[in-house]
Amino acid sequence: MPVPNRNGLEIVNIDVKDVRFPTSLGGHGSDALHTDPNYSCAYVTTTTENGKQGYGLTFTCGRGTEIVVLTVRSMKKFILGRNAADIFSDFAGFWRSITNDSQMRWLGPEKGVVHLAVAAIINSLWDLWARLENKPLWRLLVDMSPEELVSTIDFRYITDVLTKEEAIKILKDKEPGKDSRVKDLLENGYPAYTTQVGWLGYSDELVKELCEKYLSLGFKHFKVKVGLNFEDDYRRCSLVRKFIGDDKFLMVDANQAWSVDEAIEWMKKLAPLKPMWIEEPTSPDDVLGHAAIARALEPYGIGVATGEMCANRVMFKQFLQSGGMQYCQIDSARIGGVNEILSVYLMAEKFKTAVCPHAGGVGLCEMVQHLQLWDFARVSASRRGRLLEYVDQQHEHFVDPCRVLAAAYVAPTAPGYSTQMLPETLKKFSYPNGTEWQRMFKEGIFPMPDEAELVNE
Ligand SMILES: C[C@H](O)[C@@H](O)[C@@H](O)[C@H](O)C(=O)O
Ligand SMILES: [Mg+2]
Repeated sequence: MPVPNRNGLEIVNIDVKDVRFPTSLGGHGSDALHTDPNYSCAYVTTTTENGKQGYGLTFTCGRGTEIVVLTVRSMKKFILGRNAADIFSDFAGFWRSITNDSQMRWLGPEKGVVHLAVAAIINSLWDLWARLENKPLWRLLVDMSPEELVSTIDFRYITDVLTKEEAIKILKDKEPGKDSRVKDLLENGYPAYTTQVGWLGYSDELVKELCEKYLSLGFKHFKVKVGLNFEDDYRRCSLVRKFIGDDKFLMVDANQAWSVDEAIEWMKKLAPLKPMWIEEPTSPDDVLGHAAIARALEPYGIGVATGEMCANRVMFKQFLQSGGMQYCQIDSARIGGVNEILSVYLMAEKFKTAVCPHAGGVGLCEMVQHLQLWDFARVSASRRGRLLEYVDQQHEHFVDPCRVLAAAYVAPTAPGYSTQMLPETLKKFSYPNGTEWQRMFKEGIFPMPDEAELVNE
């Protein structure tokens, strides 16, 4: 096990910040149900006795970030005083302990705000581990033996579909060719699609402009938001289809706007525009509803994509078992961080379902690239039908921002999980005391939050 020496690795501090960006001002990130998101995160810094640090985050849409921050604070007691090396040598056990505290689990279990807080903490620990090993996270994962890798996963609730032994076998079967796939990733990166052209709050003019921009950057896959008004959707999707031509790919995303029947009817009417997938057509919890939509749309060549709000590995298991997802969209900041996500990739491989991660938000592109590179090197060994979402926002706030060239993510090489934010960003955008927020309150651009929201340390 590549576990670092224990010396100096006692965890002495966990800091958590509420960081928000005023993206709602430009309609960036808007969709049918999240009409005014301010892209935000709960940002965790874990510090060891010898001064090493790991950074992690979970993505939120503005209001409510303070609740995630409070939840991280109330979980500190499970981690402070523990030695990071001990955590890494029994990572599954540690993960179980923070997701199953006998009192806090009543708030979930393994879903909602408690699981978002777990994701932020767990992501900071993986970043710390990768930094201690002096490797980007994807290389740390790739270099682990199958046994080491599965030792980080809690298999409870999924053994009916995937046992530890099966997971080891999947990883062992893909060992041949691993080195050449790593070389391939370093040379060619990983293909991306763009969501930037089609936020719901964008005018037709802006959509056209952005189609031109992303076509010229080499993109072949374009995602457009739908779900509020059919005539508007048809017009906007036709516009995009006309611009990109029939040889490129269109995806549509309803962000949970419809009931099951409505989703089927709406999508049948959009079918002439040849969308490749419909994303989040209905409630993210409706496994059988998604399966019904998938069956109804299969004859039209439209698959169902979902996962960005899938609560945990158990829900993913059922989506995969039921045929409710043809594109599995893990989210790096939602289910309980890297450990749980690894189990979803392994289940998806068993069901031969393509993982096309959700990204964008704050830091999601930075994180998810590591997971998808590991998948190519060690799990699916294929890029067929797989794409990484790319949203060109908030990257400038990271020390090691993701890089996309010719519509492909460039494999990160700096140690860690690419999660560290710039000190300048924290000064400006910490909520509500950051200098930019103070300016916006003063200028009346946003109202001052009330006392209850003032949770930054
Ligand atoms: C509120 C957010 O921008 C969502 O609209 C976004 O994550 C979206 O669903 C996506 O697939 O990128
Ligand atoms: Mg989406």
